[in-house]
Order: sequence, then structure tokens, then C-alpha cells
Amino acid sequence: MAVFTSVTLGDLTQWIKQFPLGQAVALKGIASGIENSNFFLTTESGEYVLTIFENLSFEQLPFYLELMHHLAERGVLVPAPVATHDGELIVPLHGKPAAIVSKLEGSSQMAPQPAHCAAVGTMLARMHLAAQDYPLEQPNLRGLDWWNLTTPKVLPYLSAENAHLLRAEMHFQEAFAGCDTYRQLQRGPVHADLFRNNVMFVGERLTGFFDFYFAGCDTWLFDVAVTINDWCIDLATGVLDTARVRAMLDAYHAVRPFTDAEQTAWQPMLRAAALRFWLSRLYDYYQPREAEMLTPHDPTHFERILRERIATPAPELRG
Ligand SMILES: Nc1ncnc2c1ncn2[C@@H]1O[C@H](COP(=O)(O)OP(=O)(O)OP(=O)(O)O)[C@@H](O)[C@H]1O
Ligand SMILES: N[C@@H](CCO)C(=O)O
Repeated sequence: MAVFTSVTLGDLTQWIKQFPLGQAVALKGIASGIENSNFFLTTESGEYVLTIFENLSFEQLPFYLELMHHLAERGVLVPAPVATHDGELIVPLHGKPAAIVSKLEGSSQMAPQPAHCAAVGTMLARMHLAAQDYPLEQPNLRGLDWWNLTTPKVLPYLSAENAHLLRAEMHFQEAFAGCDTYRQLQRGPVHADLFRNNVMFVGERLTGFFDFYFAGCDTWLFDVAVTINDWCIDLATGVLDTARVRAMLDAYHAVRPFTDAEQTAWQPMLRAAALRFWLSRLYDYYQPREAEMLTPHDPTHFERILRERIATPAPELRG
């Protein structure tokens, strides 16, 4: 987990009155996640998730909360933010921004089969299309600029071999981001962190995408690559499982067909998606923040995936 900020039920007695939810009757810290402080909150009107944002500001947060609202209105399955009596989605709690969203049914599917991957592919394509007319703009804050800022901060901790890999991949990705094919890729709001632990299922029925707090405007293909790199691999080796890859890509393609430029960009984009999480995990590992319960994610997992994507071509986008 992470509860970085402690909250008690007593702290909410007055605070909750600004929401049309009745009294808070139970509060439980959630022991997973590494970015925010999350709590299951039961009130007189139902079950919710309370999030205190540890890194995102009041200025940045409307992008995420309004996006969830926009998607929910268009039938994409995501938690619906609850507004205060004054119509606010983000309010301070212990001096930090906080929000309440509806609790999704089900649990994460940590051993996905092709049917789960197909459901994720379909909903991801629907999400990209539904977000096309979303009016707010914010770049992906974990995009190339952030990689450039972070690389020198983690390089001193790396072995010579890994430092070489990181430098070489950064050069490769700089060139990729500057090429004509990259410029032709379709863009819009993307989730950018759609891992197994950020999707709920009841059996094979997908009940929602959540944790939109890394969302930003980026290429749709980057979102697909991030998702494939987590859902469709053997976790021990990072090797792609063709049946799951095909299920996800075919389902996505059936809703929002892949373009020729995306086909060309596919292999480098899978490497970009691996690099992004290698870097963030290295950063979190070597520069940890205070938390009551915090287990940093293993950076070597994404080092392995990056090496594997460089060594072995993935299945084509269009089967
Ligand atoms: N809307 C929701 N409905 C049901 N459960 C939720 C919801 N939001 C969060 N959770 C639960 O809280 C846990 C942590 O939430 P979340 O993944 O958003 O945390 P985080 O700190 O942003 O973490 P990370 O970015 O590392 O995934 C989830 O694994 C899930 O069990
Ligand atoms: N999904 C990220 C954590 C941040 O949400 C990771 O596995 O590194």
C-alpha cells in the first residue's frame, strides 16, 4: 500500500457533510497502490473509494476526475466521481486534494485468460473513441520529458550494463518520437497505466477501469503497448503469450481499426512502454517516499521486458 496520509473516521465527521452521502460509517485503508492514499469508505448511502492525492495538485486533478466523468457518461465502465453540494469533485483533506468515487464491483484478474484480454481490448478501444471529444488537455506527465529528467537521477545507481541499456534506449526513443511515422499516430486522452491491478472483473465480465491518475494525452498506441506489456506476458520472463496478445489486439481492432502508421510503430512502441515503467520503478526504488506501508515494485521486471522486446519481435497489430 500505501497510506501516506492517515485519516480516521472521526476526521470525516464534518468533512463528509459537504457531499450528499450521509454520514461516514466505516473507513479502511487499502494496502495496495504506490501513488496515492486510498480508503474504502462506507457511508449511509453506499460504498465508495476515498483517494488522497499525494503527488498531483489541485490544478492537475480536474483533468482526471472530469475525464472519468466524461467516460462514465458515455458508457465506458469507470468509477464515477461524486460531486459536493457545490458541484466540486476535488476538495482538500488534511491539506491535500481528495476525491470520492463510486466503488467498482468485483476484483482484479491477476491470471488473465484470452477472454479477459479481449474484454480489456474492447473497452480500451471504446475508451479511446469516447475520449476523442474530451475538452481538457494535459500531456502524459510520465512521457518523454519525464524520462529525460529521470534518467540522470537513476543512472548513478545502475550497473554499467544497465546504464548502457538505459542510455541506448533513451537515444532510440528520442529518435522514434521525432520520426514521421510517430507524428502520424492518432492521439488523445489515454489511461497510460492499464495494468491487471487497475481493471475489475466479475468472472469474465469486465466491470471497470480505474486508477486514472497517470492519464494524459498521448498516442493511443502507447496505451495499447502498456496494456499488452502487462496483460499478455508470462510474468516470470516477460515473454508475450500469443493467444492473449491476439485476443486483445483483435478485440481492440474490431472497435477501432489500427492504422498503417501504428503497424509500423508497434515494435518501438512496445519498447517505449517497457522503458517508461522501468524508469518509474527505478525512480521509486532508489528515491522512496515516506509511507506507512510501502512495497516498491521490482524494477528488474521491466528491465527484462525491455530486453525481451528488443530481442524478439512481438506479434503484428493486425493478425
Ligand atoms: N473505484 C474503485 N472501486 C473499487 N476498488 C477500488 C477503486 N479504486 C481503487 N480501488 C482499490 O484500491 C486499490 C488501490 O487503488 P489504486 O490502484 O488506484 O492505487 P494507487 O495508489 O493509485 O496505485 P497504483 O498507481 O500503484 O496502481 C486497488 O487495487 C483496488 O483494490
Ligand atoms: N503500474 C505501475 C505502478 C504505478 O501505477 C507499475 O507497475 O510500475
